[in-house]
Amino acid sequence: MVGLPSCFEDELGHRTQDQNSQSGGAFEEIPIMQNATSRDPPLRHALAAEIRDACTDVGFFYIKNHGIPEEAIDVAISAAKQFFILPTETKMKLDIHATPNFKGYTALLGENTNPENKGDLHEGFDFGWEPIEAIDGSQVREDGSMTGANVWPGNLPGFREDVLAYYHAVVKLGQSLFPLFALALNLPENFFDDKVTKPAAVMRLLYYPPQPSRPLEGVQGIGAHTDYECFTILWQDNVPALQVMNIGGKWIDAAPIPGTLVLNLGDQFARWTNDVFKSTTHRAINASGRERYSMPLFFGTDYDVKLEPIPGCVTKDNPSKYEVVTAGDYVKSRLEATYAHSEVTV
Ligand SMILES: O=C(O)CCC(=O)C(=O)O
Ligand SMILES: [Fe+2]
Repeated sequence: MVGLPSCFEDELGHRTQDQNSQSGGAFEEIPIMQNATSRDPPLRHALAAEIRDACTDVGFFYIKNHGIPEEAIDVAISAAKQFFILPTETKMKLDIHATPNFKGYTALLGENTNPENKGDLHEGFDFGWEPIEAIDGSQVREDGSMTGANVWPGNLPGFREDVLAYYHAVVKLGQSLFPLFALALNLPENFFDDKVTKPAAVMRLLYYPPQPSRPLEGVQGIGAHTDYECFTILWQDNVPALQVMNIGGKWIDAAPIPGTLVLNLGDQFARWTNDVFKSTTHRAINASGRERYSMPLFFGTDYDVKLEPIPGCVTKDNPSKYEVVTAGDYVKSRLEATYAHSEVTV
């Protein structure tokens, strides 16, 4: 598995130290941008092979040299901090339960990603694709069952532009990865081109307060779950909390590594590939005593695209596992379940 510390790989039990030794250092991370944009076929195939290993092993890896300017990250995260310190009643005017298709603010315990839990100990702010210049909200995109405009706080000048600048930079990075995922699956590079014509990309700002020293039962920063889309690109600050479940059912820390982003696969890719690509269970528990911030961006195919298994991924030994549904219906049903436990409050 590529991009995780070799000790992480050992614990995950998929590859030996020897197999990994060509990386030379304690950490192996995938230098995405320089190779993702390279037209040099050997370089792209080498990168796709690394991605394939990571995706078929644990479905998690770190991205380095990702090309997102540090400044864009700093600006977005300081906007997030300004938002989360607003009074609760101000934030609740943007309650995610009251908007079409899950845009806006999630209060503490307002979502529950693991149905066995009682609620997640984080606050969130969710938004989807929107051009920076469309300031009057007139360009609500037709996304079938997932259509729904973003909502923005009225009293934070620059917030929308600051978080959208980061969003668009990461969307560009995400779009450059689809051809590499196709190559990693031995498909033509353009396989996903007609399936990702309008980015079905939702981003979240997340704030995790320190969990109490005696945590409430069934309450974690974010409960054990898999993501719903093809893949997620996550920025996390330097507060450790994210954990990934290995094949033995053991939780392994995905420690913050400065300058990197974490990429994990989600259920849409598991469905496309009939589980050849792994959508791995993960969670976050902030036991650090400090506040934590993270920013995941979830990339799916266009919402009207059917999640049909790629033919080469269905074999006699690996028969088709999933019912075919559209990406939009799948994501919507998962979001409905996640937010169903809490009441509509406005
Ligand atoms: O904050 C994190 O590290 C993980 C967030 C996450 O898993 C999610 O929002 O799906
Ligand atoms: Fe997640």
